[in-house]
Amino acid sequence: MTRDVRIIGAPSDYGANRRGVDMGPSAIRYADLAAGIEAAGAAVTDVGDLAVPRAEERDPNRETPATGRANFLRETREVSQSLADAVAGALSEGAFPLVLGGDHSVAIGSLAGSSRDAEIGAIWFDAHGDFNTPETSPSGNVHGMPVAAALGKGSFADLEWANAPGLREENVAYVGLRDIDADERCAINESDVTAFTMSDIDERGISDVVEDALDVASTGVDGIHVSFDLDWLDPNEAPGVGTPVRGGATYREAHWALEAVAERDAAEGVLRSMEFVEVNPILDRSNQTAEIAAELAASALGKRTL
Ligand SMILES: NC(=[NH2+])NCCC[C@H](N)C(=O)O
Ligand SMILES: [Mn+2]
Ligand SMILES: [Mn+2]
Repeated sequence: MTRDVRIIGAPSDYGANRRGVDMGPSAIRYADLAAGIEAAGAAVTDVGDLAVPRAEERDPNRETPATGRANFLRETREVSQSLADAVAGALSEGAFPLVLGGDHSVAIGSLAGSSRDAEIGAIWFDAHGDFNTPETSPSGNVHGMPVAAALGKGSFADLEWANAPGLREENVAYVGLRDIDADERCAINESDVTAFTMSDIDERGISDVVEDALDVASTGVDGIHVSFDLDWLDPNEAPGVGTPVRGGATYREAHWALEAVAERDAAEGVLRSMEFVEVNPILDRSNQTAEIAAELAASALGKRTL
């Protein structure tokens, strides 16, 4: 059966403090995303970009949670709710949601939508844990919080719109972490998520680590969400991101990882939704980071060399 991929742009930069990531969806489309997906044997419909609210005033502390700090929370809620509806809507119509960010706060909406009527797991390709809460975040930037938001950690427990109803900690697997804040580290270690760092990849190789992550994410669920932050890659290969961290995955490791996702999906039909986030064309060189995102999306959806 041909997969019907629905591209949903979520051009929000409210979760990051680097403007420009709102242009990510255009840059990834411009990098021949649709043609790559068709080459993978899928059909493509592009529904364009979601409307993103205008910030009424640049006062980042409005609508603060009861404790702690989360910048632009009202705007983030609006984007998250409309993205969750778009993702759930695609799934209910038999389409595969492919979300283009935007900063990583858009994952709050993707996860809520993907798990609205299903149990899901999540694989998180990222340099960062994105496990801060408004209470632990050193920056207040919500793109450092989407996993905690989805799991209802800290004061996110009171924000129903931010929670992913069908996602359990046991089915969250990180791949390639290398930059974690102090309180975030404690929270990850105390939780039931599974975290593979860059050191795990160095030691065991990308292939074993991704197979383990796929096992964790797919055990006992209806499907998995792949969340891909382009800063997982080394900044030499993917410079167009707001929070680059040295020592990331190589281009080949990234393709290998997403080809492994495609293979598992071909065997077990596990892939349910996916997103590529944090592409910032202003910080990029000749759209290189957006091109990698487009290529990786095609790999995950089954594009093969031979
Ligand atoms: N999706 C991202 N790029 N997240 C970066 C998060 C950086 C830092 N840990 C913070 O919470 O502010
Ligand atoms: Mn990151
Ligand atoms: Mn991230």
